[in-house]
Amino acid sequence: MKLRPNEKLDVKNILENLQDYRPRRRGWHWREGVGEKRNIGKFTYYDSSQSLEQSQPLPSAHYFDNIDPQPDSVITTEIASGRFEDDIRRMRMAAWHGADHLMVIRTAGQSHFDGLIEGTPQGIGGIPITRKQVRAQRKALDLIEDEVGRPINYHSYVSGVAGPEIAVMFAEEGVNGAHQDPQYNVLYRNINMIRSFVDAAVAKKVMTWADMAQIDGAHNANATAREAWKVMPELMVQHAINSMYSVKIGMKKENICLSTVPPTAPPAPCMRIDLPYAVALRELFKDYRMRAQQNTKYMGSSTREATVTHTLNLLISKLTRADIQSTITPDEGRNVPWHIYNIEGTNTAKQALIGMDGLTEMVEIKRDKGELANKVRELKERAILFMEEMLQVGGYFKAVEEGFFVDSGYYPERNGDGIVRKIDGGIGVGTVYERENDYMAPVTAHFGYNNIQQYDENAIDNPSILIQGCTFEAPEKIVYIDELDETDNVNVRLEETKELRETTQIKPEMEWQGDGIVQITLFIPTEERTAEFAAIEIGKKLGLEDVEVIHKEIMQAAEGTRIELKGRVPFTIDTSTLIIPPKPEIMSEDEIRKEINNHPMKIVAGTVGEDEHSVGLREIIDIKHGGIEGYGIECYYLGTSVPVEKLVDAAIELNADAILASTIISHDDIHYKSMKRLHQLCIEKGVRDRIIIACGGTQVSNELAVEQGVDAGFGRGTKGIHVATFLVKRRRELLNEN
Ligand SMILES: Cc1ncc(COP(=O)(O)O)c(/C=N\CC[C@H](N)C(=O)O)c1O
Repeated sequence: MKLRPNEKLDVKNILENLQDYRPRRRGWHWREGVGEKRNIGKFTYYDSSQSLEQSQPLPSAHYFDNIDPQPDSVITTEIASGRFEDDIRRMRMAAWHGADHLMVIRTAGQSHFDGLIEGTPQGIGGIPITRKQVRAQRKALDLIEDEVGRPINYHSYVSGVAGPEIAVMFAEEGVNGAHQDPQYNVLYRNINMIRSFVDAAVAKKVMTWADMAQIDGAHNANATAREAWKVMPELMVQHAINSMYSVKIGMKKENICLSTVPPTAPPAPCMRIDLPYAVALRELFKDYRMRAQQNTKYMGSSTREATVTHTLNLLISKLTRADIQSTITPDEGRNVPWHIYNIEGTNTAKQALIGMDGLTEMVEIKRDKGELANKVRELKERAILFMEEMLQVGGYFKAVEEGFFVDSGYYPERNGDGIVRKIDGGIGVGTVYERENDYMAPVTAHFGYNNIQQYDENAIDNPSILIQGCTFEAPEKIVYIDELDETDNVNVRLEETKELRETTQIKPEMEWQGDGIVQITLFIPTEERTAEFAAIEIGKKLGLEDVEVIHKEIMQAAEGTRIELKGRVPFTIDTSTLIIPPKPEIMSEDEIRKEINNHPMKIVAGTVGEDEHSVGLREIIDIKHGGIEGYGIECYYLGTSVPVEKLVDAAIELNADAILASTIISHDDIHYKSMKRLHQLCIEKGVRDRIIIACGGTQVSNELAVEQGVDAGFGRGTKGIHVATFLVKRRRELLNEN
């Protein structure tokens, strides 16, 4: 099965024969071609990776021959709406925009499950990670990676009470990366520390066999600490503990990714605080990978603010190092992330990193002197002191019992409010047993004591030969369970929304097929509280259901408030009843040149009214932008702020075939008023039937322009060839009419 760019991905198809699906590979994929300079379009890139075969370039790429250069870092987006079947479509969108690491948050509480979930129940705040769901998404990603032309890493979480079981299932199913950090369990999920570390050893051994990339959980302290910049010293200690524990278990350093978040955000002077930490961390852990995680701690409901902070985070990555650039949707501060915002987060990373390509060829950080040097040294010292004190009190478990971690003090300062966990407490306490002398498990990549020799001396390094291969070598031994709940599963959900896949009915959606959610932005000219309730009233009058304000921003306490609303539309649209004007076809350049050569054409052009914008119209005219001069059309450009009367008089005087009017300014619909005036003036002067009027501007729509009486309107993205084609065709029509 192959995806076609103009055809939707068929989720039902993905769900067929899942019991027979096998992963095409195991292990993590780093981007290809990193470190090679490459020419893309008119530019040379220093820090890019191999381009995609098919992709969705940035909106402004059309100014640059539609190139879509890819940064050297892997780019992550987290997708977990609760319905994995809808997330598959979002994964395809994200891959086209440049994400090659798709991370799936687990449903609430899954890390406390002491076993695997099966089937495809709907999740809350994440996806129930089950074998069937993992298979479906990995199978879909096989198709999507073939379509964009780059391997895609699929990722979720192993930490939790069932860590080893999840790790085994991930290894069997070809999952490429996972979070695994026993400290996460202890500090944030209150899972017993002995259980956590023993499980982590087993899970890490399996992940190592599967060549999975591991992300640690240090970043969580950022999110949990009251003042994130205060935990920097202990974060380095947490990274050290998980990294060294992983190395001891056999994980290779290039698969150990430190999950690091720039701890602050504006209005704090964040770059001056975050950069030393990023430098210190990368120096201490130079042999390991850096997974730069966007800072979500201070993310509110302003997607703009989140995006600017994200961009500052990306500058930190650029000035130091990020093997994985992990993005979060900028709306995480207000919604369970939506399709459009996963794509925004992905594009912010791609756009900023590519825009900063080669920056370090010209900009260096002052590493060896001044404030940066002092701060880097200080942070390293504080981290080492933390580690030393930890050893003094008796090691990690003792330090946790004494509340060393996530204390709001800036170590060695202590406020005594750290997270305290007891070695004889927490979930799973007392569930770790010493293995008996004759303990034997005939399985691959099993950590710890395993008395295989009691059965076969030759099987010690390969225990599973005792049973002709375990599920790692003999996947047919996997017990595949399709569904356990006859109502809470993907088939029931797909049945409910099939009208939107099998008919021409369509609904807007933000996270799930058919959710009908739309978002509108309003400015209400009054104070915040009144504005909020007025906006809700407006939403209701517009016929929206479940109207909710998702963002408020004071423009000025009395003058007004920006409101962003979400609501549900209760109807569908039948696309078969839509009247969609055909896209204007364009003639070939030779065809146009030949026509103008045989029938010369003259036009007058100008930016009308009080409008000084000239770039757009010049691009349409000038030969160097592919303008209409290039086809032999004789152009008389009258400049900017040209009175409509002057334009018409010039057209008459020069016996022009056409008037091209640029109408960029759209305040009070002045652009359409100018068009109407042009049309009427030509009628008054008795020349309307022989002069073509074409108007253009970034806010112009052809339909509305024609309503004013002119012959055509050209909006954003118009090129000379579009206008030349129109002029030639319209003149032919006029000649036939007269
Ligand atoms: C080491 C570790 N294990 C498991 C989990 C998640 O485990 P639950 O299923 O208990 O939520 C996390 C969570 N944080 C990562 C989310 C963040 N959005 C990220 O991108 O890193 C974790 O750090």
